[in-house]
Amino acid sequence: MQIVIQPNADAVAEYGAEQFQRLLSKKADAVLGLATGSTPVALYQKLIARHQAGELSFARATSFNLDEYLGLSPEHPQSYRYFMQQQLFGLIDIAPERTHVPPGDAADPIAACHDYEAAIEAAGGIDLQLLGIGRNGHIGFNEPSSGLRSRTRVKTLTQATIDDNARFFSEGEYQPHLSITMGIGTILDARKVLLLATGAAKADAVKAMVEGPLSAACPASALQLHQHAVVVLDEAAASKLADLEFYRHIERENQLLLQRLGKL
Ligand SMILES: N[C@@H]1[C@@H](O)[C@H](O)[C@@H](COP(=O)(O)O)O[C@@H]1O
Repeated sequence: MQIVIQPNADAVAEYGAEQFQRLLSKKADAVLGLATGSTPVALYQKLIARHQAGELSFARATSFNLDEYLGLSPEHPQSYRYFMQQQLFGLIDIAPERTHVPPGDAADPIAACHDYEAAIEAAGGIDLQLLGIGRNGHIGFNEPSSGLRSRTRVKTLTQATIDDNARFFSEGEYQPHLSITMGIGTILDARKVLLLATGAAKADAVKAMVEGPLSAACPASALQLHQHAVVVLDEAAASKLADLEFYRHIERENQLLLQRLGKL
């Protein structure tokens, strides 16, 4: 796990945007794994700005989103498909038919999960998977107790996640308790994983992910098994890490090595 600590949330987004730009400049037809929630919004804004400045094109890229609420149609304003449309897809040059979000309105959600896995495989697998983290350590909608090798499936949301996400729904509005989410095994299959966390509310989850045991109690701890997992934190999200200075030291050494090899 590579731990990158940035001074603030804007620098976290900038670091993340740079990872996407580097990938797309090397591989224009890359397969991007995308995420929702409030954390990736700043990164998406930076990608949109780079696209508008003519520096970045998604014309040949394909995308797969992590998850979707079960029971919401793609047009529903609280659906993750709608969110992606508003926050990114509608503002860049990605081909709509190559953007994938699990279908929240599938007549047969179980079959839809199998189809989603098959579509990822048919696209050649995910090159770079973006992740946020829930306060209870969830990634996608893989709540605590999720199987560490799980695949895309229907998951029941915990009350904590429902409460955390209630801010996006208006009072009295139907809020789904079920989701379709890529599994932890699906996420671990991505060639590179980029998890962003900002703010003090994420500090406990970040500590459990980085320094806690590998455990289904903290689904994000599964990233300890990944060969190319990069965790980008602002100071607040990193504040409870015991070995903070060691992670900073490693990152400085990494930068020096890359500089020496001319790879920066
Ligand atoms: N399914 C999403 C996750 O993918 C996201 O990481 C999490 C944290 O969201 P936020 O970035 O808003 O804190 O919320 C939701 O539950």
